[in-house]
Amino acid sequence: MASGTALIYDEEMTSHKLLWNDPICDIEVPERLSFSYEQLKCYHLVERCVCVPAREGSEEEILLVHSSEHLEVAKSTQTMNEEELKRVSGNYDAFFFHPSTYRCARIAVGAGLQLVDSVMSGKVCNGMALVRPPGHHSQRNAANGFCLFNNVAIAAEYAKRKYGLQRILIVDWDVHHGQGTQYIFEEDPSVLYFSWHRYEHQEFWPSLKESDYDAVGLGRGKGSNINLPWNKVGMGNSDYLAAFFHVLLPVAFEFDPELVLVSSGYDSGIGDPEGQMNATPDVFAHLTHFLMQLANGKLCVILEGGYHLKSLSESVCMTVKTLLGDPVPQITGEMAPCLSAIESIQNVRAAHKPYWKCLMYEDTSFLQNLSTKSHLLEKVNTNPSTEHESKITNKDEMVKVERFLELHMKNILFPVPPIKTAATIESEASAHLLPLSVRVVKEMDMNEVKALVSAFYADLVKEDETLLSLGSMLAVLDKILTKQVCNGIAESPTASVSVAVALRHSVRFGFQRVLCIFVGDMEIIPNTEDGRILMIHICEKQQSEKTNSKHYISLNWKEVRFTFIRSLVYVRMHRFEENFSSCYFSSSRRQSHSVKRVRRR
Ligand SMILES: NCCCNCCCCCC(=O)CS
Ligand SMILES: [Zn+2]
Repeated sequence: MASGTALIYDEEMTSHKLLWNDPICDIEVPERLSFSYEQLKCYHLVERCVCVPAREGSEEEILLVHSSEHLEVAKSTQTMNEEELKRVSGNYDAFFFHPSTYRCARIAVGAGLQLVDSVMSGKVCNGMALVRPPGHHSQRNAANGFCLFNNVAIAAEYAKRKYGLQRILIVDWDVHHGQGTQYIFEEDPSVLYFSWHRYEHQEFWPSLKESDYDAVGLGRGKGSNINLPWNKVGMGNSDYLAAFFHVLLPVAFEFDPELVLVSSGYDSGIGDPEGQMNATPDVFAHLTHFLMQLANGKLCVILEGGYHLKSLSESVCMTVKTLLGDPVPQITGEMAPCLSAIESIQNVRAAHKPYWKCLMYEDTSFLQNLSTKSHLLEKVNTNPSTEHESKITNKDEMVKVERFLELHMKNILFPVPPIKTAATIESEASAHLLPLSVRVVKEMDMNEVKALVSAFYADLVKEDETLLSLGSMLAVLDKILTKQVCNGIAESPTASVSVAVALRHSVRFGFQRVLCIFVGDMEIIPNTEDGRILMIHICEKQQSEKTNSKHYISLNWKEVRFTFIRSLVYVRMHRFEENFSSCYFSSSRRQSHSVKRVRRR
């Protein structure tokens, strides 16, 4: 398994710039690259990467995707004066030429190819290329939306031919639809293209019918083009995570790509004037981390858009930090996706039902009676995340976002409590084996346990033998409930009793929502305490007939895959305002594990 993360950046790409007044294109500035690179240096991330040089993409490589006419027009602009540059630029929708554009665009292409070679040769495991001009809007015969050559499409085509790849996944998390990439691969089943994008029922640029969820690919490529339109602004972390859990990841695991390319635009992040979304930089750590689980970690991230310099650079850093293998930050804030996001997710799942086994049992009956353009939702659904500032319209709004990001990133990078783990151990001797971040706690004193149990848990604890095992669990749980640590692990020979006591103890302590995932057979099914406990029980045989509570879900573990559980957990979870901690119990005897997430008051 290769290791290491490549970083490709060449200052040459900052020479492309707008020479005249154009309010549409003036956000695509050279500082997007230099600011991001500076931030990477500031977080000491550059020095941790394998710095791979960029190179110019050759004409032949550009012709893998573009027509020779397109190449010739681009080449001819190198010697033009401003007036001619302006005239040629006017032939395209939202594009500008500078005398250095052609050269910069060739370097942007070459950077992507260098990244593919570094990953495919095993020199590194993954990497990121900081490039401009971006690429995903450019088409075979046209520049478009700040893009001249389609860097990611050329990288995919190049990888197919040079390495004989049969399955490449392109994930486009830019806030705009990469229609260029869609047109290039929509008939090609070997390239699965996923894009989410601000759409607003075709109101938002590039306002194409074929950007909607029912554009599933053509001919043999049917099922290989996945469009997830966002019909409202203000989409946040929970919407993006739900899109991964319910659309991209199930299909991506089924597709099982040999290489993953990301059209990595950060205009889908908070503060961006184009996207007007609310997702914070840390969400890109999670998105990156999920994609690292595919293709044996072979992941090439290539920059597309992103126009709020602070938001862009923090998101770039979160991406690179995760590529390097750093742990992902705790997810905070709104947990449930908004209604509009759920509708888009359901629509695209229904549209792709015929092509993917993981969607085979999708219930599409809702489509009959729900207009696919649900203006009904416009009235009732005020996306909760649009309540606070998502309308970044002018300068002071931008500064407000800067301020917000300063504080937010500090919490992300230095969380309270620090990610500390509590554990009880059999013998002091093994204490030194534990990593420093693990806090060893003494078992709760037996008299204290007896008093606690006789007062509140007598109905759960039958034999005295169980009392012994409760001591370690209660000691760990106490550290979590009192916010001294973030999570903990305890061993118990009677997992289901320990879990039942732990759940009731947490609720008694004042927690309103506790999630419990119990793997293995459970002697007693704890009651779900009038809805304050959500129990997901993964077991050999269905036990749901024992309790009809909607807060108890039993799954046969033979059919369940992790992504399904994760998505189920997200769907069923209510709003969690603050961080929540997790506590793992494992029974040495039966290896039945139960994971309990405890929400703070
Ligand atoms: N009323 C007309 C508005 C046109 N807006 C064009 C915006 C192009 C954005 C391209 C981009 O960000 C690449 S990632
Ligand atoms: Zn974009």
